[in-house]
Amino acid sequence: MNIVLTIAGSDSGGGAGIQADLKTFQELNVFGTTVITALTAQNTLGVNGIYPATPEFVELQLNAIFDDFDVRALKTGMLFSAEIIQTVARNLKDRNLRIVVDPVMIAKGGQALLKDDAVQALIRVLLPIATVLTPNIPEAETITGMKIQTGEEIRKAAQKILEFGVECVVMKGGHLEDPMAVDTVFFQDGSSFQMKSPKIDTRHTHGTGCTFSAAITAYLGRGLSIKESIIEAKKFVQAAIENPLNIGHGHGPTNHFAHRLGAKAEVEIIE
Ligand SMILES: Nc1ncnc2c1ncn2[C@@H]1O[C@H](COP(=O)(O)OP(=O)(O)OP(=O)(O)O)[C@@H](O)[C@H]1O
Ligand SMILES: Cc1ncc(COP(=O)(O)O)c(N)n1
Repeated sequence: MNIVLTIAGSDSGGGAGIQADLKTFQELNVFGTTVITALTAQNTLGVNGIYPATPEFVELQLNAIFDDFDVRALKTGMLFSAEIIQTVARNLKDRNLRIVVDPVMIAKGGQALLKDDAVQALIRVLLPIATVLTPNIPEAETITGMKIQTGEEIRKAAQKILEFGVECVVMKGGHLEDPMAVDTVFFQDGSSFQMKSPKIDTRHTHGTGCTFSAAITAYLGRGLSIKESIIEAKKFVQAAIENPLNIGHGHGPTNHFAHRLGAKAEVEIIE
């Protein structure tokens, strides 16, 4: 059995964070383990409170996992503070792992899930060990300090992110004014490709980023290449968005079962 790990925050509402990651892992036939960085009191309407773990307890959880399991791939989600980021990075270094970093900063309802002073730590210690980074446009703007609106600006920002040391960056285009959800993927060797799918007009997008990065992790854990993992993950999240569950009164969760029930999402790949 392929074992994967998510290092992220708990979402009591079940649609994002650790809960979305475990559901995705289960659907994609990998064994999921967890390191919880923070509890959130959260539902589809918003985040009512955050209770972070101490960096020491984050380390204790990491040790519990690595002392016993042969983890192949992992993802990070909500990391909350510079201290937790440093603890995580220190414990991941020099291990033979494929690391997906979802640079979670702000919840859909607008609440901060990462402290402002933690961005520099993310850039300095986590990006150099990341296999895949999955920023949306606002996150990419915060990481690079650049304004991103056009395709050329996406390419320039991605170049700057690659210079921080990540192997591959997926610039998620959900925030751009475009009838399609277009993500552009850039690699260290200069190659790139685009993934295009219809943008679904729905408010049920809670946890899309978590689900996408968890699916990349699951496929990497199963031994697929980085490129294959990203493409298959895009299909998984598209199917999950296209078949919404009517849960909650705000930004509802995506449908992790859609894949199991045979939903097929068409994603156009442009080399
Ligand atoms: N409404 C949508 N329809 C189809 N795909 C979407 C939609 N919203 C997001 N996606 C896709 O879901 C994946 C995860 O994106 P994610 O939601 O993290 O990014 P985003 O939309 O740019 O930002 P945000 O996290 O604020 O929604 C990406 O592949 C993105 O293109
Ligand atoms: C614990 C936790 N982690 C991450 C998110 C981001 O969710 P989204 O994927 O919708 O941006 C969240 N709302 N809560």
